[in-house]
Amino acid sequence: MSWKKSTELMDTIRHYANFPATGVSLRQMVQFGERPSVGTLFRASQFMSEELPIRLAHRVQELQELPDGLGDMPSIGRVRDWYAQSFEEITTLPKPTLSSEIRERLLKPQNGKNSRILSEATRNPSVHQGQYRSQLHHNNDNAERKNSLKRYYSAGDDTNEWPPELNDYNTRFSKTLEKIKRRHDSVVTTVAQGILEYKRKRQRMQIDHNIQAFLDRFYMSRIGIRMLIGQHIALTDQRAHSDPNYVGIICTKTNVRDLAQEAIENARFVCEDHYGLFDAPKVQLVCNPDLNFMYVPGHLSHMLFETLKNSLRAVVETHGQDKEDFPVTKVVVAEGKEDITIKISDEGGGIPRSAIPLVWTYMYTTVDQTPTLDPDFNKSDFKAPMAGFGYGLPISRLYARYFGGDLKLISMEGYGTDVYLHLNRLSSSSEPLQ
Ligand SMILES: Nc1ncnc2c1ncn2[C@@H]1O[C@H](COP(=O)(O)OP(=O)(O)OP(=O)(O)O)[C@@H](O)[C@H]1O
Repeated sequence: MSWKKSTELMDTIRHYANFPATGVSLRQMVQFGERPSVGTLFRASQFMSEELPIRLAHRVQELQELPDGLGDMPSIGRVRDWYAQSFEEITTLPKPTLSSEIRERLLKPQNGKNSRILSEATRNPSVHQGQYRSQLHHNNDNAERKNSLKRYYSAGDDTNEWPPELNDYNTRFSKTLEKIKRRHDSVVTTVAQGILEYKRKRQRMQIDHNIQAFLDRFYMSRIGIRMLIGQHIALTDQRAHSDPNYVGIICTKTNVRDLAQEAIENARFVCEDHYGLFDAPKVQLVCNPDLNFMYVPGHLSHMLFETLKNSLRAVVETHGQDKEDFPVTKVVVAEGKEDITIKISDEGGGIPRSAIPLVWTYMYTTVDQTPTLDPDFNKSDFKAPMAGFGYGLPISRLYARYFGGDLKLISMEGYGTDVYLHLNRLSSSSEPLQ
């Protein structure tokens, strides 16, 4: 365990954990990322090389201070090591030596016609203040941090007359991020494994409120870190710029109907496969074909697929696998000024009212046997074939809230369930880290 050896590293981590994370909005990410120059990417790398260690440091500290011996579980230790190692890799990456002229140019946003003013990030409407913030004490040094965010975005120049050291550094930085992203691929499964170890050791049936709140914060933070990293890698990789509707991994014209249709097909396919059905229960989609908005298609696909899978499973299990004609699940997409709302209504028998709070807890599932968690299985994402880990709903709700949306569930026991997926289309709300 390398991080244990180095008290120096732990001191640096403790120092970084004193600073609060700086939340970024979807719109800010897009404003920044349109046609980035070498200089712009370099500024972004600088922002990231401060911001990511802060976010990683919070996680290391929190993983160290977990209640009730949870932090002693071997899988939790592994995850903590990954976070510490990634922290170290970013903070020790050598920076180029730059002339004072270049340093000044980098600091000063250009005031010419190309300069862009960054829109303000608004408060995330889906969370109350501090809900996902790390519980650690922050010192109050926020002003300088805010400025570094401004520098990140006040990139006005689109000239490419920068010294080659900048480009070299950008490439090295992006490569480091790629490695880190890969290292953290199996964090969700490994933490889940840690929770199982804890439940077994402590003979707990459910996790308590503190651990639930920790997992919410932890996974929310992970979504944010991976969003920033994914966006930065995609922007650095010039080959990724071929589709004009994409800025990094954000699609400015995400077509809701196409994505919903694809999620329906995937969920039905998985359902047929799992239950050995010739034809999965049908899903009817009502959606304006021209409805486009700015979003991360990967996030939306994930949320739709998870909720549809739940509905199809409930329908098959309530009506029996031998049934010829299942009731149709309806997906209705409504277009408001503030939100796009997607309602998924099934006739899968609903959920008893007493179990509703449980569906939002991690590891709650009505699948009898939780599949064994092999950390090497399906590293890139946490997708169980049909169901079984009890992560689908809570993680989907975090994705929705991350960009100012929400996920709600209303059930009529004995009939069916309605899931409302609200997607905020104003795109101005900050990541829920404040
Ligand atoms: N549409 C629905 N109808 C009835 N029950 C549902 C519905 N959606 C969710 N549930 C209940 O909530 C539980 C938790 O759902 P969740 O999606 O979080 O996990 P899961 O589907 O069991 O496992 P996975 O992690 O693979 O998604 C399910 O096991 C099921 O009992």
